[in-house]
Amino acid sequence: MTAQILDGKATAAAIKSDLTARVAALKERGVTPGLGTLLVGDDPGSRWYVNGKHRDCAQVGIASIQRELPGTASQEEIEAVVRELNENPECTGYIVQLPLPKGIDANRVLELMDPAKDADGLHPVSLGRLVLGIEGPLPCTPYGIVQLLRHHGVEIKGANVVVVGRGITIGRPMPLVLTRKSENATVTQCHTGTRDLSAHLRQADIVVAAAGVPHLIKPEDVKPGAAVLDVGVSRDEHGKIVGDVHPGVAEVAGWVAPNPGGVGPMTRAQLLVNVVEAAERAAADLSEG
Ligand SMILES: Nc1nc(=O)c2c([nH]1)NC[C@@H]1CN(c3ccc(C(=O)N[C@@H](CCC(=O)O)C(=O)O)cc3)C=[N+]21
Repeated sequence: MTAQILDGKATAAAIKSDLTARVAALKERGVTPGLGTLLVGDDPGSRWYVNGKHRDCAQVGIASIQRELPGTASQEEIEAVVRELNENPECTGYIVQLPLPKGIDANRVLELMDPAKDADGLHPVSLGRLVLGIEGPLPCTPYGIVQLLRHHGVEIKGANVVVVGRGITIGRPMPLVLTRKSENATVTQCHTGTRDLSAHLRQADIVVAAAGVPHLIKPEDVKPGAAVLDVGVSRDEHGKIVGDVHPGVAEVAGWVAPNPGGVGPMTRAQLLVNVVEAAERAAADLSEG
C-alpha cells in the first residue's frame, strides 16, 4: 500500500476559489485588497517566488504593488519603502521577501512594518498574538499545513504530532498553531539537540519535517498510517528540490505531502488569505467609523 497524497495544488485551488468570492464581496463594499512585495537584490529564486505571488493575486482579484531595490540598498532605503507601504492605502497587506542582503538588520526592517498589514504572519506582534490567543494573521506555512490536513480529513484533534525543526518561519510557530483549542494536537518539537529522534518519530500520527536535512525521515522511523509532511527544501547538484523525507516513507505512511506540490502551494494560498482577512478587518473598521 502506498500513501495517499496530501494534494497542495488542489487544496490551494479550492482556497483560491473561496477567496475570489470574498474579494468580489469586498470590492462591492469599496475595498480592493492589495498585496505589496518588497524585493531587495536580484536573486533569481527570490524573484521567481515574488512573481508567483503576484500571479496568485491576479487569479483571485487582489491588486499587486511591487517594489524593488538593488542589492546595494542601504538599511535606510529599505526602511523608507517599508514606511511607504505602511502608509499606502492601496496596500492592505505586504511582505518583505527574505532573506535580505548581508549587512541589513532584517529584524529592524520587520519590526517597522505595520502589524495590521503583516501578510506573512511573522511580525513580532503577530507571533505575540498567536501566543496570547488573540486573532490575527497566522504564519503561512504552519497554517497552510493545518488546512492541507483538514481538507483531506486527517484528524488533528488529539493527534501526536512531531515537528522536526525550530526555524522562525515553520518549526517555531508550528506547535503554537497546533496547540490552539481549535486544533488541540499534542506536539513534540524535535531539533538538532534531540537525543533520539527516531524514538519520537515512531510515536507520531503526524510528522512535520522542517529541518532542511535531505532525507532525514527514513521509512523505518515512521508509524504505519501516519501523515508525513515534507517542508524541507535542499537542492541537489542539478538544482532539483530534495526534501527532508526519504521517498521510501510513502510505502509506510498513510498520507504524504509531496515536495514540490504539497506544502509550498499552501504557503502561497495562506498569504492570500492573510491579505484578504486584513482587508476584511480594515473594511469592518471603516464601517464602524
Ligand atoms: N517574507 C517571505 N515570506 C515567504 O513566505 C517566503 C520568503 N519571504 N522567502 C522565501 C520563502 C520560500 N517560500 C516559498 C513559497 C512557496 C513555494 C512553492 O510554492 N513551491 C512550489 C514549487 C517549488 C519549485 O518547483 O521550485 C511547490 O512546493 O510545489 C516555495 C517557496 C516562501 N518564502
